[in-house]
Amino acid sequence: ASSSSWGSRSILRAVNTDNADVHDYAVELNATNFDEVLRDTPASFAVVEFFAHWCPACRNYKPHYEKVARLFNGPDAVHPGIILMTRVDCASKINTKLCDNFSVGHYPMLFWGPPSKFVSAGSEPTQTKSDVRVIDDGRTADRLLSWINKQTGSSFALDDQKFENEHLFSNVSDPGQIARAVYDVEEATSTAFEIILGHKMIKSNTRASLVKFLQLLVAHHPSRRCRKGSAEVLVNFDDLCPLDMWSADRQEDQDVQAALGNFQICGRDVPRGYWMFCRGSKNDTRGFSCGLWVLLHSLSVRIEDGESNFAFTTMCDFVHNFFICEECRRHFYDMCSSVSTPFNKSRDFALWLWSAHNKVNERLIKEEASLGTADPKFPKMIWPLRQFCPSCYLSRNQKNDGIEWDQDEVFKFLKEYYGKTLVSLYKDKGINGNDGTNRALEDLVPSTNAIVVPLGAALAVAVASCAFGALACYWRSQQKSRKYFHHLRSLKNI
Ligand SMILES: Cc1cc2nc3c(=O)[nH]c(=O)nc-3n(C[C@H](O)[C@H](O)[C@H](O)COP(=O)(O)OP(=O)(O)OC[C@H]3O[C@@H](n4cnc5c(N)ncnc54)[C@H](O)[C@@H]3O)c2cc1C
Repeated sequence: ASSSSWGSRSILRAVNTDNADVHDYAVELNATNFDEVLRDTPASFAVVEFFAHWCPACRNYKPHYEKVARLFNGPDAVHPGIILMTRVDCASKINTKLCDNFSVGHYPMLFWGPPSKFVSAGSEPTQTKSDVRVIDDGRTADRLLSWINKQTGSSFALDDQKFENEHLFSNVSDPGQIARAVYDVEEATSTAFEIILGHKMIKSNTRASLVKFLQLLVAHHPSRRCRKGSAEVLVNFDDLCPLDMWSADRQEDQDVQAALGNFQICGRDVPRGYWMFCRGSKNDTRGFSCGLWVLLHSLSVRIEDGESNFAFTTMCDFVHNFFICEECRRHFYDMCSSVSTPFNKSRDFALWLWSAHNKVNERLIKEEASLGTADPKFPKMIWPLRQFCPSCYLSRNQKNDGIEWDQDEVFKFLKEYYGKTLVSLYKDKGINGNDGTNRALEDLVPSTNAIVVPLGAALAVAVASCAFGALACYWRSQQKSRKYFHHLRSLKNI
């Protein structure tokens, strides 16, 4: 069910259709996508099964392996994002070297380790990779799962159902959990973009607002692949989103949709179809709106002072134009409209957003209690809890009309929480980094050679200017040199 040209997202979502009754939950990897899928997965551990399609024992083992994979893989996984279950067919020629490097001596043979430790195994033998271990007792689904339970200190069971054991993995009082949210920030970015396209929300009066939001993402999104994707969308914006894009001409409409649909703003692997930090304990609680909050907060702590009012108006307009929850966008816009003095400190803007979020929380605490719609595992609260940040609470305790905050401490906490801690899981995966802009630049160099920056988007970038960091300057200089190059070429042609 895989092809080397697919992204790992489509691979991760692939379901075997050979036999309508049997789902293939395990992800089929080959030498071409092996590193990519294992590098990009949010899972903490991976199991790789090396098998041969002609091997009868492997065929008989497959239902066992699938029973375990059902728990961990795919959008309907019972325990998503913890373990990625994969398989590699060693009888396929393309995989010979890969299987050799793992010294696969029998079929099926199972390996276990952190996904990143499998990466590059295609080019270097695994003996050097001490973190990758052979699973020596996984002959049945039960035995494989108890082996996994031993390694992870978990108590997964084959008959676990979705959300059943949620309490084991979500701990609202552990601030370190936010590290898992970096995947949700990607998911939310990608979902927002899909919603905007799906609902044909790019109109002549909303385009500018989207362009501004993309500028914010290019410069400050915590995920490098979203920064890169946003830059690509931005640079191709005028081609992708012509002013008359939702014209009556159906064919044209479909062409534009198709072109935009191919633009995955955070790369081919996102959205994955599930939430990690923002996963509710029931279907349809949390998810996108939680991811969007985290995205907004994570942007607010990354901007410079000079960008604070731009970020404020950009977020207000974005929510107003593109957040499809009517009540939410209206309330948020009211809060935006009540700001009378422009922000000139990023601290003030981050604190405004924090306080706006708390106002929403305060309203929802009452509303959800009266309607019984709260997610029981994730009650709304005035945030951060004292146990997260004792110093955020002034020692003089609470005033009658609410909590008295030490705003400097709150800002310090927000910076740490949505800044460093949020991206801490990414560190060894090379997706983030404080030098993210430069990394994104490196990635963009090849693509800029292939495209012509349309004037409108170039202007948008130029407007963002160097105040928006190296990336904007880079685009601007690219545009200049491209113009210069075209100018030279046209002179030559004359
Ligand atoms: C802009 C916006 C406006 C919304 N307005 C409404 C509305 O009017 N009515 C409505 O029913 N729903 C509204 N929602 C949805 C609602 O706020 C929640 O997102 C949703 O109910 C899911 O809640 P949650 O438990 O996942 O936590 P969320 O409120 O989504 O919070 C996500 C995470 O952010 C952190 N957090 C919580 N409070 C703060 C804070 N003050 N500062 C920083 N971080 C914090 C916590 O870690 C929390 O888990 C809005 C969402 C957005 C993005």
